[in-house]
Amino acid sequence: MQLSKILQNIEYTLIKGNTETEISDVIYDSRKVTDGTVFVALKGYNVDGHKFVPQAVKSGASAVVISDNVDIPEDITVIKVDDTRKALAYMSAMLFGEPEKELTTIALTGTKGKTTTVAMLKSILDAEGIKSGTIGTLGIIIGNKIYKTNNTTPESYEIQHAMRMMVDAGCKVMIIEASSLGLKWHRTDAIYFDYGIFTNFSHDHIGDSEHKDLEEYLQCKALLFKQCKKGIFNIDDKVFDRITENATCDITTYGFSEKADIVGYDDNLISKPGYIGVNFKTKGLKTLDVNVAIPGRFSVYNALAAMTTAIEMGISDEAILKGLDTVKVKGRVEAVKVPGNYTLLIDYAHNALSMENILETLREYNPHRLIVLFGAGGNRPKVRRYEMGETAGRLADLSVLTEDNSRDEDVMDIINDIIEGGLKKTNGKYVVVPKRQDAIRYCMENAEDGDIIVLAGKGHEDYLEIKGVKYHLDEREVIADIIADMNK
Ligand SMILES: CC(=O)N[C@H]1[C@@H](OP(=O)(O)OP(=O)(O)OC[C@H]2O[C@@H](n3ccc(=O)[nH]c3=O)[C@H](O)[C@@H]2O)O[C@H](CO)[C@@H](O)[C@@H]1O[C@H](C)C(=O)N[C@@H](C)C(=O)N[C@H](CCC(=O)O)C(=O)O
Ligand SMILES: Nc1ncnc2c1ncn2[C@@H]1O[C@H](COP(=O)(O)OP(=O)(O)OP(=O)(O)O)[C@@H](O)[C@H]1O
Repeated sequence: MQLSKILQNIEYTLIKGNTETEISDVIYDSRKVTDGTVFVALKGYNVDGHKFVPQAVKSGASAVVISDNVDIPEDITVIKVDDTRKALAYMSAMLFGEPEKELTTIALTGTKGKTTTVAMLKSILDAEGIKSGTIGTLGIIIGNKIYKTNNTTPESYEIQHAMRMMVDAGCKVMIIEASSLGLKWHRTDAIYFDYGIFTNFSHDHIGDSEHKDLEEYLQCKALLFKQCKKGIFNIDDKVFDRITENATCDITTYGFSEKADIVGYDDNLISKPGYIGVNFKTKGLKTLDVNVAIPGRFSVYNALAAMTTAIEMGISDEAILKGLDTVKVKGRVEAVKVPGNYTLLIDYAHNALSMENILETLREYNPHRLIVLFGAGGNRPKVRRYEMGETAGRLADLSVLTEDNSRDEDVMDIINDIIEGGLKKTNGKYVVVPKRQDAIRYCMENAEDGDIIVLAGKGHEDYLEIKGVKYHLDEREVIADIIADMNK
């Protein structure tokens, strides 16, 4: 594509060369530059990409985009812009043929619930027969393919590339988790979203490489609502007034407040073998009785966010109900079908805080026994395993101690640390079954009616890392094998 076309939607100064040059790709890492590409110099946390302009030129870049003056003696095209991150977003959009124009685009922001709400929306769209692609903490997901990313909200180039792949795969909708840092660093620029969703706001992401304070964190989240046509907001959140104060989008609200456009009420926990979730009713713009297959009262909020968006999109009630009733997020309180009268869940909780969250959430369901299977990673601070032991001992009826990614450590040493440094501080019962497959079998063979069993730590991962080798281990497959054995 011609450089002039790639630069079409940005303001720039041509320092030298000409923009009628043919460009093969847009690159923002000098190590990936090849002949005929344009290199965009980004200022990072560690280094300033402008430093790598000479290397990019040496590797064959025929043009560079900069925001600071750089001495470039070679005969190449040099473009100057105010902000190279913004420029990268608009250039990538052109390079990939403005895929936004061929998709309905939805972005979610908020401290908690983004990944879950994305899964709910996708499940609703699936039920309506509308193919969608997603971008977020779980990676870029298009059909059955998952492409891993470094960030929840990847760099603009990756986003635009993913959107083109979605269009090529027949997707009609793109849903993205827009982290505050993604918004701040212009990763989602060049997209004017059809829908922007606000879930909630709490203290998080403050630090040297993140936000300087809570106010900046809030203002970055608010950026989304100057960048979308319709905003869907949680009216119950304490920052609702602030997050909407400079919004330029239409506003639709959800929540338990009577003032919401879609009001949730009468919420109840549902627990039956193999299904654990919430039920609630809605009134206002839509009257429905909804079951959601994800536990925790906060699931009502996530479901309200997803369904309000779906309603705005004109999705049928049937698809909304079916999508929420069947939603699963791989590895996050994911219920796996088992023959007995108990509930088996796979969850990614691999530190004390997430273990506490999930065990407290599940305790509200009054299980016969709450059982947690877990281990702890090797070559990691020991305090983590002590804390996990203590949390499980305090909150579960039984801990089944086993291996996790033990890395270079001996599994039994890690388990002993969990017991001596944590579990023994509580009255919690425990058993030790070092091999993870055997531990899962132990849980299933000893399950009693009404138990809730959580396999914690692996979540969506499908391997165990031991002494530098990643061994394949997908807990869903292990469970299927155990069921097959039990049926013999
Ligand atoms: C702190 C931070 O946000 N860093 C992000 C940033 O990397 P960086 O600033 O460290 O980059 P750098 O190493 O200084 O390099 C600057 C530039 O020079 C280039 N370079 C570098 C070396 C070289 O030889 N040649 C070269 O051209 C680099 O490609 C880059 O363009 O730009 C990278 C590419 O976009 C990101 O992957 C990276 O995210 C890191 C992994 C990260 O941890 N980010 C966190 C803070 C983050 O963004 N989190 C949010 C929120 C998550 C949540 O909600 O939970 C997220 O969206 O993920
Ligand atoms: N609406 C909500 N309110 C409060 N807590 C929530 C809500 N939704 C989910 N959670 C809790 O937060 C955890 C993370 O949820 P989820 O992955 O959906 O959030 P996220 O915004 O994508 O966060 P992260 O970027 O940290 O993954 C869940 O396991 C649950 O314990």
